[in-house]
Amino acid sequence: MKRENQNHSANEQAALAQDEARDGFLPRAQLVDLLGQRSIVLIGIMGSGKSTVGRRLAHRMGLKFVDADNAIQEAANMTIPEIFASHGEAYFRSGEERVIARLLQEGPQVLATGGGAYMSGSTREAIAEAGISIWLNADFETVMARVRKRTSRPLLQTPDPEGTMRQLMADRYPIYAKADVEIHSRDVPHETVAEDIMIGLSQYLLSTSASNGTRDLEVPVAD
Ligand SMILES: Nc1ncnc2c1ncn2[C@@H]1O[C@H](COP(=O)(O)OP(=O)(O)O)[C@@H](O)[C@H]1O
Ligand SMILES: O=C(O)C1=C[C@@H](OP(=O)(O)O)[C@@H](O)[C@H](O)C1
Ligand SMILES: [Mg+2]
Repeated sequence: MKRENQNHSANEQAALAQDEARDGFLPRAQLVDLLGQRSIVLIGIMGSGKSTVGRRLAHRMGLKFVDADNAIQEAANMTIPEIFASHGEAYFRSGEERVIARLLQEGPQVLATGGGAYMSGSTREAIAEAGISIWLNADFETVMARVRKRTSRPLLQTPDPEGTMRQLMADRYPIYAKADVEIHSRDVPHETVAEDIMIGLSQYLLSTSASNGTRDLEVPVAD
């Protein structure tokens, strides 16, 4: 018995495209087509590059870019340090959940979240429904070097920012690991990390669209 129908060749095509995507990434138009209305949602620890790499990724893909932290600041008409100082972290988190749920209705786009956003179960569900989650996985030394001098991240304004960062990483990395795609954020140009994301996204989109498209269609035919 052999399997030979229209779908079989679609399967083969998907496999071929998947091989190509292993070395590079799909043409922009095909990536955007497979993405549909979904958002590319960047998650990861402070300093992993969500905001700056996200902006470049959006530019490369011809998509709009939205930073959830900026949207929260606009909605509150306050900076993030001001929100933490006058209302506390719990207030910030509930605003963050609402703003991200709203922004997710506006895909396709690249959406950079703040480092704590993915810790919320309801935000993870909303992202899974309307987006593809990309974890920018960065190591301790890399992110510390990037965030050390900045005062814009209230969670790191502690007597021991390094210890705080280590604890946040220990708490959060097992949750970040639930993301659809994991990309190593390292000290290479932002553009290179944006390309790595396009490679990871290509592989993810091909593997998920191949399995979705073939499940019901592949029928064995007799010789
Ligand atoms: N690949 C990279 N190479 C060098 N510096 C980077 C890279 N990615 C991010 N940075 C720098 O690290 C800092 C934090 O990046 P940002 O995008 O704001 O991170 P996040 O939004 O994840 O907190 C910025 O100064 C940014 O330019
Ligand atoms: O990790 C966190 O909990 C936070 C990360 C920040 O965003 P970035 O990850 O973009 O720095 C910002 O949302 C806020 O300061 C809280
Ligand atoms: Mg950011």
